[in-house]
Amino acid sequence: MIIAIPNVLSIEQVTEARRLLDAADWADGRITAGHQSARVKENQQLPEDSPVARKLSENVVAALERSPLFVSAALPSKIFPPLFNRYQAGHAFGLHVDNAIRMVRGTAHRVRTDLSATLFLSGPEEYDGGELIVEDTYGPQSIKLPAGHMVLYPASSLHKVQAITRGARVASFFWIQSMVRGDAERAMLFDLDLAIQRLNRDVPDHPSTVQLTGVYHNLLRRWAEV
Ligand SMILES: O=C(O)CCC(=O)C(=O)O
Ligand SMILES: [Fe+2]
Repeated sequence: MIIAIPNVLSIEQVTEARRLLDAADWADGRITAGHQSARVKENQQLPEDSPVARKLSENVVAALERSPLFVSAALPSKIFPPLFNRYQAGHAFGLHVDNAIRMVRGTAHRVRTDLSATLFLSGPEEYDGGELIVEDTYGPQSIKLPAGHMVLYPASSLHKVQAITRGARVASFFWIQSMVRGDAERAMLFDLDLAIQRLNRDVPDHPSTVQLTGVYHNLLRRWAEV
């Protein structure tokens, strides 16, 4: 399941993040790449221990925790501290798959990457190219969202970022370990949650709501690892 989460950050939060990021010291993006992806990765990244990365990373996690759509779609158990990347003209990231397990730098914590996320911090008008292409069962999906919006996609998918031909694309990217490991089970829970919310809104106090809510929780109880 590929899902867009709009307005994770407000315009003001994006502007403040961009002010800090545009003045930051960027490094070669290969610092966090595995062997396979290092060969196709051409971008820049903020070092994970840079003060700007740490502060912005905390802001992104706080924003995610306030987003009901993110929580419902991802059912997060652990969030890898968000990283920041920048692609300028000529940069691209070829087809790759993300590592299944990531160590959180400076800790003994491991995150299993069930979901990958890109939070766009540049508006589509600021650059040409730079689409995130995710290979899905329905074929390749091309994703380019407004600044402050985020896409969640299964970390098991092959994906790439098209070459930038003008301007710069700045984003935050990270991974989520979900309480529900399987994409198919998570997608069904998300659908059921949305349907229950719609029923609640359109037909308040319908007796089926409590029954369906029971089914949601019983499936979650069956599938969740906590
Ligand atoms: O820049 C992006 O949108 C994706 C980055 C990515 O795929 C990665 O760092 O593994
Ligand atoms: Fe990736």
